[in-house]
Amino acid sequence: MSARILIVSGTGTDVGKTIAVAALAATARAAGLRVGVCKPAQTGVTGGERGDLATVVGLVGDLPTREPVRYPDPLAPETAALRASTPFLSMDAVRAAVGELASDCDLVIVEGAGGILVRLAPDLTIVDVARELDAPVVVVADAGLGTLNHTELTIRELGRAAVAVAGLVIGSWPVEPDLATACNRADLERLTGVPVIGVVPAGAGSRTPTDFQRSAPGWISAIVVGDRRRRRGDP
Ligand SMILES: Nc1ncnc2c1ncn2[C@@H]1O[C@H](COP(=O)(O)OP(=O)(O)OP(=O)(O)O)[C@@H](O)[C@H]1O
Ligand SMILES: C[C@H](N)[C@H](N)CCCCCC(=O)O
Ligand SMILES: [Mg+2]
Repeated sequence: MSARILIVSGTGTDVGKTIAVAALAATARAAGLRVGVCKPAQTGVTGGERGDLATVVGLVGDLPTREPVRYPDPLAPETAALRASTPFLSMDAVRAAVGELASDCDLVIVEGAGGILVRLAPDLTIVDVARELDAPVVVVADAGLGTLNHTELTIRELGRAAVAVAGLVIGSWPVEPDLATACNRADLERLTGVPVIGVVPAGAGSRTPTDFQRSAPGWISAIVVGDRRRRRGDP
């Protein structure tokens, strides 16, 4: 597998992971990279309903995707699987899905469910997936009051698990930041020692695809998606 793999997790659910995945994918595509996206376990949708991958494709345009399992209840995947009496996600299924995408892509982005310790299956978290795939984690964080604690806990646990962190992305930056939000921009980096490599503006998910794709490279550092041209120091 020669593709680069990026795991996108976060400090919890509803912090803007899916919109951050779309912004990362759009940034990578703007740099000329072929991108695939995997959502190993999608919960809260049934049959033909739109999951996170549909949101990403809606913003970024058609790209290869894989979703090994989905469960109807809007819960952690392990609990949702138990309630649906359907099989749990396995690491083999994640590896196969990512491998399929990697065969045709330069970058494969994998979105977890909720925060880093949420059970994708009884013995499987996104931390295990990152370790198994030897891939760094982008941590999406909330902008406002409370994020310092959640983000430090997340970064500490990733460090304890010896998983590399690619950077922090602030999932939804308000038009008018309050005092806590304004202070958090610098404090997140100072307290975690991890750079903020992306700041996604609030409302980004509601933009037109054209606007989203044009704007995303301004929100995300090109380095994190592996923009080879910029890595070589080209303008
Ligand atoms: N920057 C943003 N602009 C517009 N809407 C946003 C933004 N960030 C998040 N949202 C909205 O907030 C909600 C939660 O975001 P999102 O679905 O990305 O959460 P998540 O972190 O991916 O959670 P999950 O664990 O369910 O995957 C969604 O309704 C999404 O549309
Ligand atoms: C349904 C939701 N949108 C997510 N996909 C699942 C979030 C699980 C969070 C579990 C928890 O941390 O308490
Ligand atoms: Mg999501």
